[in-house]
Amino acid sequence: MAHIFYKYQGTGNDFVFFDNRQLTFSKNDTNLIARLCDRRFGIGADGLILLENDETTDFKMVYYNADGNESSMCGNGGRCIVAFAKFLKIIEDKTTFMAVDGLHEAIITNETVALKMQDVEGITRGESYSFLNTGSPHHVTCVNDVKSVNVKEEGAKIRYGTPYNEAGTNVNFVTRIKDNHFMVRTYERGVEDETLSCGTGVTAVALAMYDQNNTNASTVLLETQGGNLEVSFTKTDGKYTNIWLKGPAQQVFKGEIQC
Ligand SMILES: N[C@H](CCC[C@H](N)C(=O)O)C(=O)O
Repeated sequence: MAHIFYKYQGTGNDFVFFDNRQLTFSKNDTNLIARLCDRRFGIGADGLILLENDETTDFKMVYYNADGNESSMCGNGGRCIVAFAKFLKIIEDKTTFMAVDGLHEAIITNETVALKMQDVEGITRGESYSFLNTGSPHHVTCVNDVKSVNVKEEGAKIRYGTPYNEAGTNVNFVTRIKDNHFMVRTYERGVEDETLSCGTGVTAVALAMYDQNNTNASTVLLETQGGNLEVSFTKTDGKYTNIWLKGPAQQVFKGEIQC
């Protein structure tokens, strides 16, 4: 059976998209999803995202990492699915949709998408790191020069090491440029490599930097290999709310595959 696939990228984090409102995609076929994400034998992407109908919101997002396994929330993928939904004429410029971590609001203006993230409470502070969940788990550690880090090697050591082990975490390396501007590189669980940006990752970095008093700003620029993202938030009684992840999302390809 021929399926039409699309590719979107959000600051270099790239995804295969499929309009699964008719539920024709083999969702349990891990090997198929991994192959579609394979950069030699398939389309190639950091993940695959299904858009499905939802009873109470505009649509539902189902996210799979490049390893073919369904995973936790994808912030850049969440921004891209809003652009996809607008392309499919499901929405105009505002939306509310359901994802694995709950309800998300979003606003799209031209090719810029602002995505509201779930509230965050409870940042774990370690000796040289912070750990928090922004829809996906993130280990955040500051380094002098993020450009000189071997992200794949150093990231894998942390991702598979204690206390994360097989379940793992995403790993973010951060260098402060100025009060409201940080450079971030991320090792992504389930891709098991560096990605050019990570939406839940830069969100975690912005909150962790504020929590560690590395910034006084509540609107922060996160510079990644794939481009710039903006995270804004409100801290009230120890809880981070009104968290918005904002940046570009573009369709790069449409194609047909027999599968
Ligand atoms: N690899 C992540 C999910 C995707 C996160 C990332 N692509 C983003 O933009 O948030 C995990 O398994 O926890």
